[in-house]
Amino acid sequence: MRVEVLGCSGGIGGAGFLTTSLLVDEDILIDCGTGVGQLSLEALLRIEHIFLTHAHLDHIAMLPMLIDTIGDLRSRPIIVHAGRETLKVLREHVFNWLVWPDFTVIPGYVNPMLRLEEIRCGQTLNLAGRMITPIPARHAVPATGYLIDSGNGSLAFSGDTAICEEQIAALNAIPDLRYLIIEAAFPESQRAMAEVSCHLSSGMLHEVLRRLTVRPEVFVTHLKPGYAEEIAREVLNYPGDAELRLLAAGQRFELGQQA
Ligand SMILES: Nc1ncnc2c1ncn2[C@@H]1O[C@@H]2COP(=O)(O)O[C@H]2[C@H]1O
Repeated sequence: MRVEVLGCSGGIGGAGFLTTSLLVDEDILIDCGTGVGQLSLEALLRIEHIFLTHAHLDHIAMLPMLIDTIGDLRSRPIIVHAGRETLKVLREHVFNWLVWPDFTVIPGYVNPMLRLEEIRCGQTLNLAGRMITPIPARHAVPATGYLIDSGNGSLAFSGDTAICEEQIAALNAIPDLRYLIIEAAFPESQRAMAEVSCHLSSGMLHEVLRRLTVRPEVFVTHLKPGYAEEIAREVLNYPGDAELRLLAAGQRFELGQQA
């Protein structure tokens, strides 16, 4: 089982700044930000499942165009898995015939191009041995992170989150957690913005790490482009015993195969 980073920036600003998406093997996406636009048509055609952390645009931007591009070239629906509130936003504000056609009823109700399926925190979906579980997060809109587990190695993704007691508890309950991708959207100079928009500042990320009793390799994501250097300087200066690295598009994580 492999996880590849397609995009991990907190915004845009040139080729290196692609927004959030992780590709699991060849057929599963976690979030659908602008990083998905890098995939070839052939690669897009292999996508079967998309798990969303929340409905903010930087995490769903490519979803409408992905469905339109490949929907009629496939024989079965692409399945989007997300929390109830996120699916409601998609139905009411994206696939509403105004912003985009409602592909959940195209070409018809029986075998549409897009299916929306609710998934709840703690509920594991086992896709041929690839286990995907939403974990709690606290953001400006309803949101989750995800745990991705092969049975032989696991990766947790915080999603967009402020300090979230339930997420810290969930991470501490995964004793063999190998990798943690966690956000730090703002530097300390923008702590007030981090608080109002429910993100982590670099100092808040350090606080979360200090409270972890597990010891995964830590990769920092979702840096806002205008502050990327400031955030990087601060997060990498972590005084604790975890080793932090910045996440980069193109990076791959191997999680092994199901035992
Ligand atoms: N009051 C606000 N609440 C939430 N987000 C805000 C606010 N003001 C500005 N923003 C920005 O809007 C962005 C929406 O996406 P993000 O959550 O990644 O980051 C958010 C902030 O950068």
